[in-house]
Amino acid sequence: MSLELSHVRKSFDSFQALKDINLSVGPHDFVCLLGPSGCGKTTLLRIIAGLLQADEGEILFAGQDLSQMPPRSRNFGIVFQSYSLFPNMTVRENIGYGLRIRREPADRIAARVDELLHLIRIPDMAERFPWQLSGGQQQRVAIARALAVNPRLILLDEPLSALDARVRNEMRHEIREVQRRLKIPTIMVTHDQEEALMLADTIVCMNNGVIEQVGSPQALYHAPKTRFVADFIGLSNLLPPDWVRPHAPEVLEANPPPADASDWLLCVRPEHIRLEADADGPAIVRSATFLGNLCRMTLHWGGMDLQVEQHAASAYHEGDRVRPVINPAHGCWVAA
Ligand SMILES: Nc1ncnc2c1ncn2[C@@H]1O[C@H](COP(=O)(O)OP(=O)(O)OP(=O)(O)O)[C@@H](O)[C@H]1O
Repeated sequence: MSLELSHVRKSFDSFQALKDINLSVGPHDFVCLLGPSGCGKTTLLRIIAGLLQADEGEILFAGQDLSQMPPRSRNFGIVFQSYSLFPNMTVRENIGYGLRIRREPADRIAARVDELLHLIRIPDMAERFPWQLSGGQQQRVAIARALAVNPRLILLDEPLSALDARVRNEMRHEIREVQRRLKIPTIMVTHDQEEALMLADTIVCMNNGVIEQVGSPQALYHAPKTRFVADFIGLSNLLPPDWVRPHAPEVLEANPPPADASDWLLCVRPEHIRLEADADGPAIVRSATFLGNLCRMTLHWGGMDLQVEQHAASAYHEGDRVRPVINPAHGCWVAA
């Protein structure tokens, strides 16, 4: 079952939070809505959930128009940033809640809850209350509660942002594994690019109420189409053609800019610049940061500061003169 959004718009008074959103989510897709704070991610998720009404546009799920369908009839599972568990109910009661209000028989509810407790790896905690659980465990319960009713679509609004880095990382793997196993289409809001790169089949990169680019994590990293995407996902060096021409002519030759060069910048990732030791080299290492296996250096070259990453073993030090070589195979042009 797939979700199709066309020409969705939403304003709050005179502020346009979503400008013209077109998006399709395939039947097994894990989609991340990624973008900075205020770009409209949560607004879009709430419209899909039915918690907020779009001003214009069409939303179809499995070919059916959702505009007049109340949230409960949509049968979507929703997990918010704050765990929002019912504090006076045990884990078992929380997970079974949706099934109880649908008047499922008690033995079916018990069996389904047990199954989900195993799926989310907290089989022994059924009789605890939310306050007796860690943040990560509470969020597992919230996910199980959303899954209990066999949702047709899962909507996750920054579900991991309240957790510490270690638990967050562990839960990313688990969410991905559960989604792969259940094959339920999933849309997750995040402002964390690492999370989106790790989890998503498709990243929807948003900025100021518009979708800048939709694509696989690899496509967004290796072939960003706009300056915003190149900047927001990973580190990038954005080089004007007038700078590239004298400093790296071979790159221009291999990869000429599209028609009107003045509107474009060459995006070069830090790992695609190699440094050679050269006392007469045109660049100087301004700073070097040790990152374990990698060393990240800031290079001053031709009046610009560039980010370069190399294996720590072949790194240089602050003050070293070097000759940088941009790999001509890897640059891509982005709209300035
Ligand atoms: N009910 C509302 N009334 C007025 N403005 C709103 C309302 N809800 C959201 N906005 C505005 O719409 C814009 C988009 O908000 P939204 O919550 O969708 O952003 P977001 O991308 O999810 O950001 P964050 O990552 O901070 O949650 C923001 O500028 C916000 O201030």
